[in-house]
This record gives sequence, structure tokens and C-alpha cells, in this order.
Amino acid sequence: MLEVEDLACRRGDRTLFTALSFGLPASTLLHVRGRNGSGKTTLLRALCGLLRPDAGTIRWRGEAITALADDYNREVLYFGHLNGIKADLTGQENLRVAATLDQDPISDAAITDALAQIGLAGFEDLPTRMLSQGQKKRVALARLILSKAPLWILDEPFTALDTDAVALLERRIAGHVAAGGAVVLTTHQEVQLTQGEIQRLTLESAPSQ
Ligand SMILES: Nc1ncnc2c1ncn2[C@@H]1O[C@H](COP(=O)(O)OP(=O)(O)OP(=O)(O)O)[C@@H](O)[C@H]1O
Repeated sequence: MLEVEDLACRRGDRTLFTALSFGLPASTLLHVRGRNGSGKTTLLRALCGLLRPDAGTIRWRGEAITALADDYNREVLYFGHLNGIKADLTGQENLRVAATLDQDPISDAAITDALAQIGLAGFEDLPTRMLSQGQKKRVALARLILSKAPLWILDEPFTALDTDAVALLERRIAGHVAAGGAVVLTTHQEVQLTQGEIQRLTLESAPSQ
């Protein structure tokens, strides 16, 4: 599904990685590991098309993502550090906006159901600034319940979650891979799959140049 060839990224005067090549077939999870600052978020943002690499090509189903543009955006769900949650909007409104931006129309009933599945029944109509950190993260994670995107790119999705939410997210990720999806994620914990394959990629910080 996703093919990366000879990718290189610099941030400031540091080379984070060069000549990075890998393929991510369907039903595969790529676990990106590395020390703080090694370039994991940078790689994930490049894979989403949010950051332009300094060299190399990223292809989705055989076509460069730069050429696919919006057609690629529709195929990807990106879950970044900042959750993408707007504080003044309720959980329900946030998910409606996210679905509209993803050009993935979803009914209000499906959103209510996703919020209930993620343990936020009764909190749908509160502005998210009135929710705890973990509850905000759960609102963002409800997108994973609703998403039909085949490629999920998840940056530290487990932080701030309690054990129930971690277990639910693990099941959701395993279900996505079992259903033929692909996942790229950074996390400091191990993830178990029931079906499919786990690939591992460790980024080593390059010396400053
Ligand atoms: N906008 C930017 N401008 C310049 N340098 C940046 C920028 N964003 C990140 N960097 C640098 O790039 C390096 C890699 O950052 P990145 O966030 O990709 O690392 P990471 O492996 O995800 O780290 P962590 O595990 O701490 O989240 C860091 O040294 C960081 O300071």
C-alpha cells in the first residue's frame, strides 16, 4: 500500500534520517521507535504529506503522494500529538468537523455511538475544554472508531489514556489491521495483533552536520 524510497529529512541543521526505504503492505503495522528527538514525528508527518521531505519518494498504491494530493488525504487518518481537538467545541461538534474535513460524511447517530463506545456517554455536549486530558484524548480517539481510511498514522496515541482506553485502542488497531488496513505508529509500549504483521523501524539520531 505505502512505499517509501530513499527518504531523507533534515530539521534545522540536523539530518534526522537519510536513505530510508520500506514498504507497508495491507494488514501490516509499522512500529516506529527511537529516542526523543530522533525524528519519529517528522517521519510520520512526512508520510501524511504534512511535511516535505528533503529527498525521496512516498507512494500510495503505486502513485506519488504529491501527485495524489487530496485523493491521498482521504485515504489517511493522522492522529498527532496535539489531538486536533478544538476546546470551544463539544465532542460531538469536534467529530462532525473532523469528518467534514476528512470528506467522510458521518451521521450524528454514529458520532453519538462512537462517543459512547469510547466511554464518553453523557459528555457529548460539553465543550471539550471542560474535559480532562484523558477524556479529550478519547474524543480524538473516537475518530478511529468512525474512520474508514485504510491508512492510520498515529503519533503516541496511548499517552494520557487509562488502562481501559488503552485496551480499547489496542483492539481497534488490531481490528483495523485484521480488516486489511495499514497502521504506522509511534509508541513506547508493545502492541499485540491477532492477525497481520508487525514491522519495526528504529530511528537512530544522526550526528549534527
Ligand atoms: N519546526 C522545526 N524546526 C526545526 N527543528 C525541528 C522542528 N520540529 C522538530 N525539529 C527538530 O527535529 C528533531 C526531531 O523531532 P521529532 O519531533 O521528529 O522527534 P521525535 O522522535 O518524534 O521526538 P519525541 O520522541 O520527543 O516526540 C528534534 O531535534 C527537533 O528539535
